[in-house]
Amino acid sequence: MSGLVISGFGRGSKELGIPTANLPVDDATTPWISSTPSGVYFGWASLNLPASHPDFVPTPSSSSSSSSAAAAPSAPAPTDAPKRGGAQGANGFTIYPMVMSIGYNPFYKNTVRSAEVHVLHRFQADFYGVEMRLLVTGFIREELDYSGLEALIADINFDCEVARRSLARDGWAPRGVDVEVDVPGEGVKVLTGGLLECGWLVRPN
Ligand SMILES: Cc1cc2nc3c(=O)[nH]c(=O)nc-3n(C[C@H](O)[C@H](O)[C@H](O)COP(=O)(O)O)c2cc1C
Ligand SMILES: Nc1ncnc2c1ncn2[C@@H]1O[C@H](COP(=O)(O)OP(=O)(O)O)[C@@H](O)[C@H]1O
Repeated sequence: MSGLVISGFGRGSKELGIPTANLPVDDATTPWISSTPSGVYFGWASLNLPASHPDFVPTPSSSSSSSSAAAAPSAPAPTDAPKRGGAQGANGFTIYPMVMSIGYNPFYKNTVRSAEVHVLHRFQADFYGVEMRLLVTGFIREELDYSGLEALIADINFDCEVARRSLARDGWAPRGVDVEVDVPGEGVKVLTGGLLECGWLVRPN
């Protein structure tokens, strides 16, 4: 899935510590989405942040000519790489672990389907309008209704743990590009032995 990040319902999820970047749910560009079960998923997100964004990571000149970081040999992380979450990609894209919800958010009783991504990285600024690509690798659970906001937040935080633990496993970690994941109980790990083909996340436009 890919698209430009749009505004959501402005429920202040940022204040709750769980901002979610929304992508347009459009049957023309994502025909699979109408038949995809609603629920919580995890995977990888890549962002094409502008150079003016404080989290922008310059692509090292050694890999700027590569059409696929997943096919390129691992390069050492540049010294100005983010301390956690982000990973050097290519062609302007940086790869992050993510957890997302697809559906109607039963707690809020939405009438339109949304696709919302919580990127597992602490950003210093918003990134509305930025191109985001997703590689959705696994399903965590169905969407639930809750008796209170705190229970929803607790479950989302647990989803984040599930995502971090799962994405740190070789079968789900990107091949050929080092990525950082803050694994619960283990701290920030640089994953180097990934097996997952992720070239799509950094393919030039
Ligand atoms: C990992 C994750 C799991 C979620 N699970 C649920 C859920 O089970 N039920 C629900 O109603 N909303 C769920 N949501 C959606 C939140 O309610 C949503 O992010 C919130 O409504 C803020 O929306 P907004 O950013 O569009 O304002 C989930 C969101 C994320 C990122
Ligand atoms: N870690 C993050 N994951 C997702 N979005 C983030 C993150 N950090 C900052 N943002 C920004 O916050 C926005 C979402 O904030 P939110 O309060 O959920 O508002 P909205 O209702 O407009 O989606 C995203 O579009 C993005 O620009």
